Amino acid sequence: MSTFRTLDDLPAEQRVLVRLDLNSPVEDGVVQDNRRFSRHAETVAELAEAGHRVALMAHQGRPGRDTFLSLEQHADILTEHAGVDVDFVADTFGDDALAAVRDLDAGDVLLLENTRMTDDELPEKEPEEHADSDFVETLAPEFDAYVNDAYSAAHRKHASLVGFPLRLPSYAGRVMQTEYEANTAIAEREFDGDVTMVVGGTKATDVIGVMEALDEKVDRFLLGGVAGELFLRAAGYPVGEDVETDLFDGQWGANEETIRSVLDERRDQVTLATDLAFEGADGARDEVAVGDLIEKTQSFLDIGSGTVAEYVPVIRDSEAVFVKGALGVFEDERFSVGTVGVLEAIADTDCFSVVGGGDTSRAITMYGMSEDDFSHVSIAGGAYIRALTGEPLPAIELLVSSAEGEIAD
Ligand SMILES: Nc1ncnc2c1ncn2[C@@H]1O[C@H](COP(=O)(O)OP(=O)(O)O)[C@@H](O)[C@H]1O
Ligand SMILES: O=C(OP(=O)(O)O)[C@H](O)COP(=O)(O)O
Repeated sequence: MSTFRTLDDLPAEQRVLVRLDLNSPVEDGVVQDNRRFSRHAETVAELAEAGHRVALMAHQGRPGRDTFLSLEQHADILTEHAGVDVDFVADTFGDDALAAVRDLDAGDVLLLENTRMTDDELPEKEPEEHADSDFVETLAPEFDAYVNDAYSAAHRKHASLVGFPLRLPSYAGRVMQTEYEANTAIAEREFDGDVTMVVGGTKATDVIGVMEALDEKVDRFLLGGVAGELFLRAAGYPVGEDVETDLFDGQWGANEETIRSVLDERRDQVTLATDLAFEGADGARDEVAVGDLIEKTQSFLDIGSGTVAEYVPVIRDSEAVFVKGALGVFEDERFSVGTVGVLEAIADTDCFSVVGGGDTSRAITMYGMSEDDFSHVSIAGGAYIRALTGEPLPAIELLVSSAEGEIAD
């Protein structure tokens, strides 16, 4: 396995520049607390308690969107989680930022303004070009080391992620380290027993990518969600109706041929739902066996309880289970049966387990499960998919190069 340096390798009393991913949901201008804060708080607290001088970089939203905000609120939320004061300066690398950085004492923590507020950050460029930007050239000399903890942004080639490793000795933070180890386990690790992958969610291309990339590592794919219905359609069942949604026909039109061939080539490895749930006339959950469906007239919002009963023993007999995507609209309790049933089955076993994929991990908190019952709950969306499908994560490649002494030290 490729390796990078971690906080265990960081010399004492450093001036450290740390990249976090605090990109969060925003409601009416208010940043919503979420796992990214509690996870990164551990890295921040460890660095502060070790007596380093800590400056943090992070981003929020994209320019032009409602979620594109200052990081002032993030500093307060992070302070609550880290148990150390996180000061904030509304500047990325100008005079105010430099003055605040130079003012840091041992154990102090400072959050710089949203990296995406400097024009140097966002263009997807090669690390060498980013390393020559004013942003990187101005900030780097103020520090002894760079720590990248932003695993969930590691697929982006932005200045704060790929520019600094060319200028400073670089280390992985605790979030980067644990996410990397867990999410690459399926590709890197030999499991003695069966490996099961639960795939669902709304994005057909993610599911196709995962099934194509991992069919030699995974013994059984259990399908659900929108993606599961598209595979059921390929198997000849009249499902995947867009009622007030745009999830099915568009994705079917764009991916029909691939879905059919992925299913044909892996028919023995793939388990499809045998029943599905929908909203009945009285508003209550109702279920139907897919074999009883005659025409495509209604939308389904969850796998059925018969399917859950088939999936649970497969999970129980597995050595490792990976989850990508929800099996139904779990945000509505009536349609949480599939996602919660599968997650509870995983929590009840001793198998190695990783749960990830955009929203899916939210179901764990929403339905009172404990994160401790899973080996790893990922806070990454796009980066998790790339790790599963073996696509490169440029920011991690640079941490490895830095550790191998190929670049700045
Ligand atoms: N049958 C379905 N119809 C509509 N939405 C669904 C269905 N099944 C799952 N979902 C939605 O998929 C979302 C979960 O997607 P997620 O796990 O983040 O994967 P993805 O990244 O593919 O969206 C949930 O918010 C859930 O409501
Ligand atoms: O939240 C993020 O990615 P994710 O939505 O794939 O989890 C990262 O912060 C990357 O953000 P971006 O997709 O605006 O570059």
